[in-house]
Amino acid sequence: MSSADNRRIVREGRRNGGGKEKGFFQKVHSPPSPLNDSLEGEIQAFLIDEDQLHTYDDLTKVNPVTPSTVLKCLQARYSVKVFYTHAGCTLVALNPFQPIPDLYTLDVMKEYHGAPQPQEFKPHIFIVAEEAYRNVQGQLEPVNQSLVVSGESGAGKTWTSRCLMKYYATVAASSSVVKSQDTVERIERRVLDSNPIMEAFGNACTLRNNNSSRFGKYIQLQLDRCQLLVGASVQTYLLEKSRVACQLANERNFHIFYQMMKMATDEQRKEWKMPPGQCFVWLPNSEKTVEEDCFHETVEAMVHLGINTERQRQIFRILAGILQLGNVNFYSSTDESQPCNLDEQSKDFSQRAAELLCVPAEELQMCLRVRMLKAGKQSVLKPCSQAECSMRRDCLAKVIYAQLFDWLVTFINNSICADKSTWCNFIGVLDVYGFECFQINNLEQLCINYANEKLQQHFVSHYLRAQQEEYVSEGLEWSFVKYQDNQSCLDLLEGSPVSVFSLLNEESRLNRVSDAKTLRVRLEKELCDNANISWDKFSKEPHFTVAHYAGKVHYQIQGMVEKNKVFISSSPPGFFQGGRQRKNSLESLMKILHTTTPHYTRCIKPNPDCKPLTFKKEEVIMQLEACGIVETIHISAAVLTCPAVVSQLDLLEDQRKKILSQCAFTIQCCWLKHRRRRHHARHQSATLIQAVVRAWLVRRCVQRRNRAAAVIQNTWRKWRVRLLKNTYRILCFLLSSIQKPVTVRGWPMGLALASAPSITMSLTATGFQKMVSVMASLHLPSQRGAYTVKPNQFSQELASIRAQPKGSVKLHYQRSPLLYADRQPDMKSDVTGFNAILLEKTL
Ligand SMILES: Nc1ncnc2c1ncn2[C@@H]1O[C@H](COP(=O)(O)OP(=O)(O)OP(=O)(O)O)[C@@H](O)[C@H]1O
Repeated sequence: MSSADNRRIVREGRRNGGGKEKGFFQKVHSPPSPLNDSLEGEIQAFLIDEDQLHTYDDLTKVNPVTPSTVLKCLQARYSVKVFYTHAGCTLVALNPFQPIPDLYTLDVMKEYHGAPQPQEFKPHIFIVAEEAYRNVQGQLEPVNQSLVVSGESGAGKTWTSRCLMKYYATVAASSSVVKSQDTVERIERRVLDSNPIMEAFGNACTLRNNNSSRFGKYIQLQLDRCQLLVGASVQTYLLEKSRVACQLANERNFHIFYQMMKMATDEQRKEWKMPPGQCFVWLPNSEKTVEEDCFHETVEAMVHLGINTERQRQIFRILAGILQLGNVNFYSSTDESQPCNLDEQSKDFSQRAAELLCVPAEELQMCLRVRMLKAGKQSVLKPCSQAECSMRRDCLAKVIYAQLFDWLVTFINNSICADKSTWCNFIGVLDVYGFECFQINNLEQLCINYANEKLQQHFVSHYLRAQQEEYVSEGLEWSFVKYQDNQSCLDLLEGSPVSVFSLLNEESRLNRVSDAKTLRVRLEKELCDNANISWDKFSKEPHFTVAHYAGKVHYQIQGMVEKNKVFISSSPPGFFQGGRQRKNSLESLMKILHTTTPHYTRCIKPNPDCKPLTFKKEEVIMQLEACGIVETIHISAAVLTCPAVVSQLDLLEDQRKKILSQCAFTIQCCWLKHRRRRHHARHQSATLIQAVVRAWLVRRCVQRRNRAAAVIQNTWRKWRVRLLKNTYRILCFLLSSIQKPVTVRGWPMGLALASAPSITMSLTATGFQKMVSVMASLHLPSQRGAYTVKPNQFSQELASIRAQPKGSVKLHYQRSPLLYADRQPDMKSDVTGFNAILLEKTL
């Protein structure tokens, strides 16, 4: 593809809604964009080969890159039960909605973990896991890793996070090493045991997912010096506590309540003050049974984590107290100056609630029905209206539940967190719930979408922007791909001096019953300059509309201030809550993300009904557009195919010395850190490694650099010093091959290597084997139109040589017809001639 082609894609993007107002990421709920005329032919040509579409395991190989071609490939893969696909720096995970045998077994884990080049294997979540793990092993900055798993509800984030945790609990299991096996084994078990507890208390059955996480989490897996798992910690965000007191039709409360009800013994019911047959307003749809209603599993996990029987009793009593509270009703008093009344039943429920929550019954009733107004130093008691009483009851329940959840998280952390002195690096798994847009949206959606805006900003700045800037700094001719910067939307939500959240917080602090219309007027008055907010003049309900990166969302203002008050009042320090804390908590998450190497996995929900193996194109395209996957692919792909990059290899060569000296320092520091001897040899070799990697980087995407360096460095570290010389020679050879740019599509390095008639060098048998693996590791996974040499080809070709006596080994590369299949005729003499000189020089 030419640079004109690149630009064409940019233009297509713009025409389809690029630019600030209609960005790539903008449309979520609109059908796929109409195709550009000039590209339609190419698209058709690409799609005509239907049988081949499923073979695109990296979407950067798709040409042209458009929503429709990408979609078709994913669909084709899904139909042949292939669920993972690379998309440049992102892994796309399609939810199969059915268990896939043998996809996540221990053997598969071992296979990916043990492979010299896991990325050569079929795309899999284990590749992401392994890549992050090897980055830690390689100690390349930033050493700590973040695995960002995103997607809409039901897309498979929790599943993916669990897979990742299991992977690390297996491959980084500290129990595999000596020491007191019992203790260490417990760590992995405990880390995994945190899942059922968090899910019981934080997940619920929703219309979109029977086991929907109603909170976000960042799990930090702590690794020691030997990259073994020694502990973990969990940070949670945005628990949807409103669910405790209010569930949408056909949805349920948090699983734990149903688990309790279904499995309770008579004795427990007695303890929870629940006479047989008592129903609870806050437990709708309890006849619906889901897989997750597994009380024993939750209790078992609690035991493993050290929550003793007495603590468990206290927890369940609190939960029972919340349920009793939900049955309390209020009736307006005939005398307005008097608090609302409670009928006999409600009195009874509130009595039970008070006992279970260990508070005086009178006080509980008072605080629900009367509020205290402060006027200067004086305080006045004012009876609440019926609606206010109900609101206060709901708020109290939410606050209690949030505190309980928070307590559990702290307990879990105390149980699984390793002492700071025992771990030095971490791999974080971030599972946050995706962008939400319902018919009625309120504060919960605003917070979730705000968090998603922040994550999108991180993705944009970290990948889309950073990668392009790096291309430019490499001296590559690069026309910027337009992407939508969501800063103005973030300014609207959190900016200073005024923003949606600042106004909301101000309203919440006023000591009066909030009025939706007043807030609506203030928002309009103060924020009218920001193009991301708008109002439907004809709407009767007070609302505002925010143009998020993923689409427009209408937010209902009614009830928003009251909810925000709960956010504020239930904010223990450090928890993601109202006002400033909400911002700070997200900021701290962003800070972690910025200081780690990120890996992105985008989970896609192929149909809204969670049906196995059903692929609805409209659903998928909306999700692809919402996360800007096409732009990601485009940026990653363009650098592989843009001839401008290849032609600039000369330029790179001019810069080589400068690059070498820069790299030399870095890598030398790295070697010193590992307390190796023979700095000089290492320095030279390392310099060359860096140069090779650097050249590789230019042709491939920047993201591969870390992997390349890690692979080489690891291999290097394991080698005997004696082999350094040979490595050095090989790398000289590789480097030299890069020096001569070959201006055909594809890989000069691979080309030169493959076309070298023979090389003679001294190697031991093991040295030789290792050299093969390094050579193989320097190769790229095969790509469309590129010239690749697969590792197995190497080993096949070299198999005969292995038998030769130690000492002098002659490598003979056979010229497989396959390797020369797409070479231009005039290349042959060039390459051969070139290699002849090269060999002379090298050997
Ligand atoms: N790789 C997979 N293989 C088999 N089933 C899967 C896979 N990924 C997801 N599922 C199925 O899809 C369901 C929904 O997945 P999951 O709960 O992980 O979604 P989610 O994105 O975390 O949703 P939410 O945001 O609502 O928590 C799971 O319960 C599981 O049945």
